[in-house]
Amino acid sequence: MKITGISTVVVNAIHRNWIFVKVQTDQPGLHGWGEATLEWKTRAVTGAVEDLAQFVVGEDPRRIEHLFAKMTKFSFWPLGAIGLSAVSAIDQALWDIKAKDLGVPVWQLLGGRVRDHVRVYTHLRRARIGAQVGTGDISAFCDAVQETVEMGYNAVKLGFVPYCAYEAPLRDVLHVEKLAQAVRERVGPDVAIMTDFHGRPANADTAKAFIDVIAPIRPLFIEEPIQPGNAAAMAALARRVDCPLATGERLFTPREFAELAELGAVAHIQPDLSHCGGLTGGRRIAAIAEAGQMGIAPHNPMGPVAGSVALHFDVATPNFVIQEEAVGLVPWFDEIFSHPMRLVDGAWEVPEAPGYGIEIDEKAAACHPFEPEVIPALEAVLPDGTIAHW
Ligand SMILES: O=C(O)[C@@H](O)[C@H](O)[C@H](O)CO
Ligand SMILES: [Mg+2]
Repeated sequence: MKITGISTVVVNAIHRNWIFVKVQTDQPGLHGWGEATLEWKTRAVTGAVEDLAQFVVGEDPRRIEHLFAKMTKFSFWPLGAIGLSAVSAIDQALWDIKAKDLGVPVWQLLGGRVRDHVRVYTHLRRARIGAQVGTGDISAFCDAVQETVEMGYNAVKLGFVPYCAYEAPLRDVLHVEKLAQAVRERVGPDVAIMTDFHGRPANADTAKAFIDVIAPIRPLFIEEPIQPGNAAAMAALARRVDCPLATGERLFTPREFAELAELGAVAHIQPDLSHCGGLTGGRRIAAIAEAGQMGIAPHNPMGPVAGSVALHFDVATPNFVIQEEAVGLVPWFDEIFSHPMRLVDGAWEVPEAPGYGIEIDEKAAACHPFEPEVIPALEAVLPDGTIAHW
């Protein structure tokens, strides 16, 4: 069996461009899908996929480890977010091909099923985000949370914390405290609440001021309380707060996750299988996490193929905790994407079709071509004009 070509399909999904990667083979009807969605970097990623094609076209797609090594080691330069997203999508497609060829779901190749369903969490709709940054109306915010839960979820991730840097303004801290308490009162104890700081606080002291007022509502985790990449700083913060922390959507290599594990820096890691080397990279990271007593709550770049890949990973990964979900998002979701993802009681069912069991309708996808994305970071400016992390 040989790989005959690699192509990308870019679909503008309103807030982001999905980057799907198709790996074709010389076997009739046998191809694989992966996803490399990396917001605001779309053209760089599709170019990186093109650059990688030379390493894999003509090769046997079933030699996944071998091709992963070619794509990563022949690079010489560290691949970073753009290069590894391209590698990830190709890797994902190789697993799809191999599993389809064998007539089994991908999770069978990963060691088989270790659970009966996959718990997911979702977000509030984009339109509500204004209310999430610490200034909005608390009861409207709680209404939005309740509506989301009533859509069939028992876990939601919310934004509580406004743009900040080296100071947590007391007014904002008190608002966040009220907001968090109101949300918990509204949803009760059975709904898991997570909150994403997006690395807005520039240091542990600023982060701690917000964490301390959220911790009493017992979130499942607080995500990226400070910028990723400084495991020692994260570990120091973890020792000063009474709350599980998480990070990982912007980390890529086993080494970065090993540092978190060695230092006991977070309770859960959140690798994104579309950025951390696909399933081949993700499996290495899962093993490291297990050795460090860390759970895995995979990030999703808000793409449909990425969600399917994550589902298969979650079915077969023992230290999995919860999955970030992205189904729906655009009204024409089901026109371009056929998939086996069924949400029952806030969890995905285990898919049984060969491969990921998904297909992209390329004709329908072509109706939504690339468009430059609106960058929400442009709003991340402190009152005095200082640019902040968003
Ligand atoms: O955890 C999340 O889903 C977020 O951090 C997103 O990755 C970020 O807003 C970019 O869209
Ligand atoms: Mg995040």
